[in-house]
Amino acid sequence: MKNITLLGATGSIGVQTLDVIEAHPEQFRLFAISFGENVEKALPIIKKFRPEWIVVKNDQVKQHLNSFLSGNHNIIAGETALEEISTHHKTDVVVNAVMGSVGLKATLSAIEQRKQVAIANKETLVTAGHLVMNKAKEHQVNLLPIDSEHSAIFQALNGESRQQIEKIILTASGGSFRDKSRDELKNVTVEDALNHPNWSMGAKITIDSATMMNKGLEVIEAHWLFNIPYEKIEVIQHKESIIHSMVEFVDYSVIAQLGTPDMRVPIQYALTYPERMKLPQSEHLDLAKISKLHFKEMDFSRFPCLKYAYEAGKTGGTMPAVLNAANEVAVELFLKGKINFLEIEHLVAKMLENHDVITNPDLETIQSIDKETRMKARNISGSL
Ligand SMILES: NC(=O)C1=CN([C@@H]2O[C@H](COP(=O)(O)OP(=O)(O)OC[C@H]3O[C@@H](n4cnc5c(N)ncnc54)[C@H](OP(=O)(O)O)[C@@H]3O)[C@@H](O)[C@H]2O)C=CC1
Ligand SMILES: CC(=O)[C@@H](O)[C@H](O)COP(=O)(O)O
Ligand SMILES: [Mn+2]
Repeated sequence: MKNITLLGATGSIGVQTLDVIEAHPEQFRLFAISFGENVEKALPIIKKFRPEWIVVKNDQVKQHLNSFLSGNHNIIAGETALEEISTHHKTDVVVNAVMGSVGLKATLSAIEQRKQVAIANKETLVTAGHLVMNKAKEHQVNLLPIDSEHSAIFQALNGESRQQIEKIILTASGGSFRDKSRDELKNVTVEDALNHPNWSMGAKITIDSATMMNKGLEVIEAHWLFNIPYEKIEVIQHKESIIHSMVEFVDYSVIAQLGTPDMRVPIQYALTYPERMKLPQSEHLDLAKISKLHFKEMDFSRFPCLKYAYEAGKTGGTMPAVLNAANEVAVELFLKGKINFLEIEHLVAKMLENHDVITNPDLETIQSIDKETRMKARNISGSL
């Protein structure tokens, strides 16, 4: 029986992780959860799974949650509380499914305590991949990927050494606006952008998918997780999201992982690795019914965010942290109707242009650059 600490339990990945836990009561127990503010969504989770610990964003949310709960519940608030449950002696596995770089310190602390870490939260690896991977190496902790593309690569690699890899090929659906020209992007709405063709996900990642920043973040995530140079990471458009990604080996043999677009499959694999288990809710892949799979070369001028991510990744140092923080602010402003869709990429580009990179940054430097970037991005967002 593994005790799971689930960071971001009320989110899209969080809820699907709960499905996996519920499907295997003999294997998994929900030990602790965290969420931001969504008390309404958290209450039925708390009542059903009865986690020992609950972490919320701040004291106000704690008070609000307490007003609905009777009996003894350990409710704590803030970022250090995330670290507390992630390093608790009863925690066996930490699932990091929060949105944004807020999960960074908890991930680092969990690794220090040699917890198994299943990671969906790509912003953590983009912002501080070198710190996370060095810590994982130092404490001999395997980071198990949940992101569908990285789970696919992990499965395709199946222990083969990185010297055998010719390249990694990440697949991209193209997102909500894949059939629109740049001209047609000028007047798109938030509602249109949130309509992903294949996946049902949280708002932020769905917008990232439409700008192609999601794939850019995934390129950086793959670089760190698999220790592969950017020159050996390729992106290809594949509108069906059936092939989740591929690895080409030095003999040009290509191994791909396929499946219906269902995040419960990679979530479960990260929890059961190296074993596999039946997942009652998932469906067979019916290739005869699908009949055709499509592929298209990436157009970097149509999707400049992908170009920015490659450039930021190759530059390294604090540049990926700036990319991520600027993008988090831009997406938040777009979702609130404060900037338009194309201004997301303009804001990111401006922040990257104006940043003097710091090489090999430590945690404090990354956190201060992250904070500064968010502040500057908000300030210039009115004059794009
Ligand atoms: N959804 C998907 O299919 C996939 C997601 N991912 C990655 O997984 C991560 C989660 O994505 P997703 O589940 O879609 O996101 P959601 O927006 O659906 O959920 C985010 C979760 O994080 C919590 N949260 C947000 N802000 C804070 C904060 N400041 N402090 C504490 N908790 C916070 C939310 O709480 P609350 O509800 O209270 O706001 C919620 O539980 C992201 O990094 C994403 O890129 C990767 C691959 C696929
Ligand atoms: C499910 C998942 O892993 C997402 O990151 C998904 O890949 C988004 O799809 P695109 O970014 O390819 O549109
Ligand atoms: Mn993905």
